[in-house]
Amino acid sequence: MANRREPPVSSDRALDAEYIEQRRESIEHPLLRLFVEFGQGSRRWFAIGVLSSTLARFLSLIPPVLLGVAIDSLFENTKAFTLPYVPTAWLPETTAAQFWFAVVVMAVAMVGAAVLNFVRQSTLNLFSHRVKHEVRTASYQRMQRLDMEFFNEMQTGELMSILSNDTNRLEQFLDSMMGEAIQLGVLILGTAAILTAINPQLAAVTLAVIPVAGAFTYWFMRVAEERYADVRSSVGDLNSRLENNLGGIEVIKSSNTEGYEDERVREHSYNYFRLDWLALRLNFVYRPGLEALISISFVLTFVVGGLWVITGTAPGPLTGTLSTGDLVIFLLLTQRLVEPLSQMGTIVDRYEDAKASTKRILGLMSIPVSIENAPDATALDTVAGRVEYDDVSFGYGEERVLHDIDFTAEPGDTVGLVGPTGAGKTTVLKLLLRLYDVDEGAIRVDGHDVRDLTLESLRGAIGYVGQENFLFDGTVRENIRYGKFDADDAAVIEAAKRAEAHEFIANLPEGYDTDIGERGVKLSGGQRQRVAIARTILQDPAILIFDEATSAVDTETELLIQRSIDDLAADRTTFAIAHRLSTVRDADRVLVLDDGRIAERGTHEELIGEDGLYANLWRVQAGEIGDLPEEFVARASERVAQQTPDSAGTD
Ligand SMILES: Nc1ncnc2c1ncn2[C@@H]1O[C@H](COP(=O)(O)OP(=O)(O)OP(=O)(O)O)[C@@H](O)[C@H]1O
Repeated sequence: MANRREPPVSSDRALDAEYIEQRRESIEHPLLRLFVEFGQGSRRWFAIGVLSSTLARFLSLIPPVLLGVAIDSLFENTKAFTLPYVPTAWLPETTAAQFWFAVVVMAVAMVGAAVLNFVRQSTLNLFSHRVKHEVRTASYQRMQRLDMEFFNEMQTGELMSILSNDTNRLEQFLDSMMGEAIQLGVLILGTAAILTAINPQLAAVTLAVIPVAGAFTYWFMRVAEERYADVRSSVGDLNSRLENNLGGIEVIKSSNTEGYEDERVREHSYNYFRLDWLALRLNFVYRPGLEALISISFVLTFVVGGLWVITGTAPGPLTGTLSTGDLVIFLLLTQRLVEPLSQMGTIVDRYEDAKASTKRILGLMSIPVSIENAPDATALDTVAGRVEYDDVSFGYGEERVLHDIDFTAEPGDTVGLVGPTGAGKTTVLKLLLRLYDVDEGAIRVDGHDVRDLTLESLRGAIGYVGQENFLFDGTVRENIRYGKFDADDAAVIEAAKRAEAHEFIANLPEGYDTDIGERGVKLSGGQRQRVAIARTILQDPAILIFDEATSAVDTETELLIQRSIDDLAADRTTFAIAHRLSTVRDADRVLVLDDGRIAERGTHEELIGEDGLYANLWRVQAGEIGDLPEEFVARASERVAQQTPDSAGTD
């Protein structure tokens, strides 16, 4: 399943919401593709299910036919004992034998249908659950490998809705409704064949309604398809809203915005309700309409057939004779169409639902990945840690964020990246991790372009500690071991000690086995940070990135963390992004970024000597605000003004 990845497509096209929608809409024959791509391993279950479904329906048609035949040939004795499509030579000759033959065949047909229905249900359920499992794991696998650009664009709630609700909807269709659909098809064809064999003229009257029902259903499907697609999107929107709000519950409470959020959720929920109602309303017309059509067919058959039997002559243009038994078969079989045909609404409903869901799933899976292993990618074995930026330029969208970034870090060097907010520091290092690809220039690790390396070996060589590190729900031990699952307990404790985390972990109620809650909420910011550092220490990467790793903690914790960072950085290539310039004071080199360019470079002392941007930033932090040049203050307020719309925007 992992190989079901499309070839890389050059990302000239921005991965925005419109593009994602287009991918979804371009999916043709979604359910067929679902079968071909995900049903392969379970084909035999599907085949058994279809076969038993067909046979069960076929068997269920036998008792009404036998009843009609028995009325005419055994009870009324007006006709010979014959069955449609069965050679007379196969049937018994005496009345008693014919009677017992009818009894036994009826009983066998009924029991047989029950057994086959059991087989049908279990096999189709097995098939649908397997497909659901395959689809869910494959779509997750695929989604996880999509470019960061995609995750910037898509809301988590929307993705959750695809991975969870949409796959569940498939199952609903595949296990019950698909079986029903097959049975309905067999029922209509079987009934039509039997009725036509008994009396083709009356059959024409009874079955005249089928094409009308077909046209009606076609109309319903066309209109319903659009409406269901809208319903699915609105569920995604609602989920995204809820997901966002639950994630930001602290902000909502502290900003007193419960009322505002109530209103926003109400709006999304109302939109979902409205679209769902629109789709449902269609059902209110369709289902009773279909039932009315079948009732008309039943009444018409009863009127025409009844008059035919009572008067003994064919009404209107019809010719020939009709026996009571034949009329009973007609009425029983027509009556039997009512229930399954009224199910047609639900079948089409679920079918449209499943189609919309499959489009969303396959649409997600068809999004091209541009950041993946090149066909001839090489793996970095032993990493010295030489990192070279060769005239790198990059933009997230149209607009350039980095221009001509050019520097080299020798193995073991510590490089500090400083500069005003939004200058591009984090972006520089995201490119090293190949979360995005450069637009121009190249980044090389030990002389290899990062695009020629396997992603596993590149990212395995780099340890990243950010400002807010994500911890998984689980124990402290599991979180430290994350990514190096074979590390033994002694190694975990050693890493925690080096990260200055052992002491606080030992004081937790259950030590290393303490559950830290979702996202590590049961730990303080500084504790989370130290667990993340311990995790990086355990991974033992040759290259380290600290992205403002100490900015969210108090001074004492900062001291502890800084000590462990210094220890870790001693013999590795290290990049440290810092707002607090004292953190990078001892760096081998400091790069000062301004507006996506390297404005200054050198050691702390050299940069202070230059008396440029760095020296001014240093003065700000030293509290020497009065000594700042006017143009620096003017630039700073300009930059802050530029940042405001971004930072103030919610979503
Ligand atoms: N995912 C993204 N999509 C689009 N634009 C982005 C994205 N991430 C960052 N940017 C933009 O790129 C520019 C550089 O951002 P970056 O995070 O690299 O700056 P920074 O120097 O690390 O800032 P800070 O010190 O505030 O963390 C900013 O203008 C920012 O708005």
